[in-house]
Amino acid sequence: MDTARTACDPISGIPNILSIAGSDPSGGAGIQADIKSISATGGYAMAVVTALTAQNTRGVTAVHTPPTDFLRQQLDAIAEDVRIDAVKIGMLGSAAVARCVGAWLDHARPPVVVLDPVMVATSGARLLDDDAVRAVVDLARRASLVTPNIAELAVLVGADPAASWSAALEQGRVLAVRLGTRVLVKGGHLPGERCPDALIPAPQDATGGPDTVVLDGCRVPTENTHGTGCSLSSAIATRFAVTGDWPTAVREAKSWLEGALQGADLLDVGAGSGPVHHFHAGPDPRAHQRFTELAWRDIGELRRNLLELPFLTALMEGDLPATDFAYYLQQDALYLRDYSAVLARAAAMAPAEDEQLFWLSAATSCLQTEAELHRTWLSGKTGIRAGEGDAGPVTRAYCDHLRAVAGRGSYAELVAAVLPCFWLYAAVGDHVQERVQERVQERPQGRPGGHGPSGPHPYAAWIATYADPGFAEATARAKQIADGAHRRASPVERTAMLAAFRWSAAYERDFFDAPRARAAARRAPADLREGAVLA
Ligand SMILES: Nc1ncnc2c1ncn2[C@@H]1O[C@H](COP(=O)(O)OP(=O)(O)O)[C@@H](O)[C@H]1O
Ligand SMILES: Cc1ncc(COP(=O)(O)O)c(N)n1
Repeated sequence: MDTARTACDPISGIPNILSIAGSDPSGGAGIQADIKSISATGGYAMAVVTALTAQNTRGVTAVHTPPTDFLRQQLDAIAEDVRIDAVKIGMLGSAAVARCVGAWLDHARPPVVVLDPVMVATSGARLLDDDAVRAVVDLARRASLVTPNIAELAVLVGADPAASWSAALEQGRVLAVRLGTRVLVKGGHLPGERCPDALIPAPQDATGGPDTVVLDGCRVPTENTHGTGCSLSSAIATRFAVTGDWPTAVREAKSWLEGALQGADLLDVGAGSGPVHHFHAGPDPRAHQRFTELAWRDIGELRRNLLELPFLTALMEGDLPATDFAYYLQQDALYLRDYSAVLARAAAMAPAEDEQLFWLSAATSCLQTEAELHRTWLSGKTGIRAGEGDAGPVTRAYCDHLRAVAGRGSYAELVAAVLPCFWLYAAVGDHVQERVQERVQERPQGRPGGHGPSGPHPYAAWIATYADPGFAEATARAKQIADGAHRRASPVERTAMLAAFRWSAAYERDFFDAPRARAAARRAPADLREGAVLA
């Protein structure tokens, strides 16, 4: 089953996640935990019950397993009607149940399967027959990701439980090879201050593919860890259906679970090992707001500063020094090359084909614009002369920021980071066009020492490039994509989106101010001068 990026419903952006697991009537583990986790991390939860346990926070007193025919009927009822974006499998109980679920997977072929090979409850009760391990291994071969705890990992590789993190990693590698699929090794049951997990790639991915990704975490000091494995695997299935990337999905799910563990002691459920607080983040009011509205409001003052920059005023008046204009264009050409690479990364991370195509086409346009800048404005023919030069401090910082988000951020965060270059540039274009028009009407005779409608505006040709309808269209689409990504994002990711947008917006403003800052630095003592750029 696989890795292929999942196609979430492009309208709602909410993936349909099916949990196939046992019932825990105390609500901390099993399907009850799964439904809460899926809902809290942005999915629509469905559940098919494999077994009913009589259970509370202190232990399991009985298990009732309905006939497998009925299990199959539940599974078929869902598959015949609902698009399933990912499946999470938990308690199976018996070999017959494991085989029934395996046969259904072969028939229904859901795109993603996360298997938590539940064997023993946190309370110590057995939740899988001894003779069922073989059937669970067969099922695990059909999974996209298997998430055993330390004890389950040992059973699956036929060894003693690992006593150290390095021994656990080794067993995880053995299991990944044996099953031919990815394995998440979980450090929850090892002693120590840290609580790391590690995503071990499937053997076929490992050749030239990603290496093991270790996700470190703090151990939350709580006894209330009932259902952590169930909650984590459901959250990973959901976040993968949304993001299409395993390391991102595990990172997001783990960070959400850490919050749920931190909030666990706020609940008062039972006398044993209690549940985690699935809804610790509370309902996120931003889920109902458009990212573009939030973000535009957030940078209100910055936008005003930007439009009042001396660079833009001088550009509109026509008295911008040619050297400043040349520096701006030359930095723009350098920026566009990096920006194009970052847009190509957004294309690679995009969850759906139309978004992939959009970013690819934007990346191509950037390279074409860069080539055009060199062919025209920077060719020397226009009287604007610029040498090859290095990226200045603002260009460098802006590109570093974008590359950092592209390297370690989620798709949503990256979309937010690249948006200001579309949107603020378009806003600057509208502003400049509008003001130049106004000036033409105010001063039909022109003014002494300046340009007028009768005299040529030295930057008229450049200002005309702002009116490109294709760019306005692309800006509208980039905003729409950002709103969609925000709708699907977790609360943590929404905060990261806004931060990434804010940084890019600030760099965008500084970019228009860089020629002035550079000219001022050139007048200052030599050691403050930026490395010589212009010819
Ligand atoms: N006290 C804790 N603090 C932080 N994370 C924890 C804690 N206990 C477990 N986890 C995390 O919870 C997840 C489930 O791990 P684990 O307890 O090992 O599995 P299971 O619940 O299947 O026994 C893992 O991501 C693990 O790192
Ligand atoms: C029905 C059911 N399924 C799974 C578990 C495992 O729970 P844990 O995540 O605490 O190991 C459980 N106790 N009950």
